[in-house]
Amino acid sequence: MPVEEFVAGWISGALGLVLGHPFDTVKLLGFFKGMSFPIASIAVVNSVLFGVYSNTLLVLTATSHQERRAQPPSYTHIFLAGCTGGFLQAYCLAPFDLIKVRLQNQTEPMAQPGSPQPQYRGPVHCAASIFREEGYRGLFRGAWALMLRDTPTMGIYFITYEGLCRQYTPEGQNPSSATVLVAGGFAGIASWVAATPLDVIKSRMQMDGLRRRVYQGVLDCMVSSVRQEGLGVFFRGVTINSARAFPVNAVTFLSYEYLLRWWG
Ligand SMILES: CN(C)C(=N)NCCC[C@H](N)C(=O)O
Repeated sequence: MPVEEFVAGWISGALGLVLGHPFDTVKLLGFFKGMSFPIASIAVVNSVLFGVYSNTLLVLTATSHQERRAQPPSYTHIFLAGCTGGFLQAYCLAPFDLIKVRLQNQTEPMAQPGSPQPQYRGPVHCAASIFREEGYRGLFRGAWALMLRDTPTMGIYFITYEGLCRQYTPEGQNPSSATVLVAGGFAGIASWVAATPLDVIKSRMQMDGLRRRVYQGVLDCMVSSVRQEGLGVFFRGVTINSARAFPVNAVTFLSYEYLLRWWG
């Protein structure tokens, strides 16, 4: 199994993350200011996404990434490979994402003299507390919603990227840097627009059970959220997600493409 796509995915995920960090810091109200935890999670998850995507295409089409410009895979294969990458990335992402959401929703400041102790003192303490109080399965709370969010979404992500690259690149040639930046940026936006409804539900499922269980499952969470807040609930955060998605994914795809080109 070729591993360079995993390595390129790791590096490009980390670079995208550095660019998206100001947006994340705004979104997360300062609870998540350090870089080490996001790097550990997003870079690893991106490595799984791109590595599995490329290796699935290799299995489906018997072409390596070097051969794919001359023999482009069909959109069906791209979609299936993207969905496979999305499914497996969601599994790896689940515990990291749960910790992020729990820290993000903590109302007490992390460490201020004189203020009450927050429930979680940081990512490691949060993981240990969830494991102690909710067991191993507790670390995967909301994982189904995450898989439902990421499986089709990552198919859309790679289809958008490839579709735009092909549109603006002469046949058989590599896309230019400008094309990669624009196609990567729009792939990020398309994926986040598609992901936002289930992203909202996933976050609710991850918070559920902290004090008491409210939802019976993903469907119940969807139905009661719409009943209480209307359909608009599915679009919460879509603007900030999209604004962040363009630069993050433009840089992610640009670095991914160039790393693979340099490595031959
Ligand atoms: C859930 N969605 C929409 C995605 N994971 N989309 C792919 C983009 C990943 C990138 N690291 C980012 O954070 O935008």
